[in-house]
Amino acid sequence: MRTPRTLHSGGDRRGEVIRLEGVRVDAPDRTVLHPLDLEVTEPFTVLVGPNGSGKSTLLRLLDGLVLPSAGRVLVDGLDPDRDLRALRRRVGFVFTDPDAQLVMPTAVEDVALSLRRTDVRDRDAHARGLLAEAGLGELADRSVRDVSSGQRQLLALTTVLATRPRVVLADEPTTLLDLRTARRVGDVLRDPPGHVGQVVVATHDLDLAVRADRALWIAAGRVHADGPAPEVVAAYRAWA
Ligand SMILES: Nc1ncnc2c1ncn2[C@@H]1O[C@H](COP(=O)(O)OP(=O)(O)OP(=O)(O)O)[C@@H](O)[C@H]1O
Repeated sequence: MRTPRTLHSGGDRRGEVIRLEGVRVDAPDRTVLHPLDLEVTEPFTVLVGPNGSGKSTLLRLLDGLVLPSAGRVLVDGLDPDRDLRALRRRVGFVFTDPDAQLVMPTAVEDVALSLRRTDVRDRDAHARGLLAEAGLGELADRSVRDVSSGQRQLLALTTVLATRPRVVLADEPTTLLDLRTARRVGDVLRDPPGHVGQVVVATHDLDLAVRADRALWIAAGRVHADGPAPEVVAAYRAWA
């Protein structure tokens, strides 16, 4: 399994699709993802499947966190292997553990930090507005360590959306969330801000998965089923 070594800009090429061409991912001892050709154009796609099937690996390929051992990945026209810096400006990744991306002392500072590459002038005021929209206004000046895990997860999602990504990738974004908060996170992923063209989520939360346009059922490093989310999720539920 390779990890990215260099960062350089790939200019301003632009596409509207996620494409995998003959992509394979090898770990030292085995193949984690078998050769895969895939094109994703739907606004909301989910990856479902058993533990260890390769969902996170597939998701991480789309952000250059994992590079293919063979084949090519294109996200919004950019190849993570060559255009990583440009890709990272277009793609936001929500990690399972919100603490991986919440680094500032307070919630509002975390969101303001995400705004540093935007043309927003009053980052503090704008960050407070985004927090209020996310229903987190009261947390603005609190330490992120003092809020619940569900609020942290919503906050992490808010910080990612604040960077105005075209593509949002989320790995188990509803883990540890109560039903109500999970639904709120699902609402945002289902109906994100207008600048987001595509959302791809790896999840075991089938209530979330069924809300997607398309689902890929990943099993042992291969796409076992691919189609409209309600059908694929129903088949996966019946199998599981
Ligand atoms: N860097 C790595 N080196 C070796 N093996 C790895 C590496 N990353 C992932 N794997 C293995 O690849 C397989 C797929 O892992 P992956 O995390 O993609 O699965 P997943 O479907 O997301 O699982 P889960 O639902 O448990 O999160 C697992 O068996 C995992 O142990």
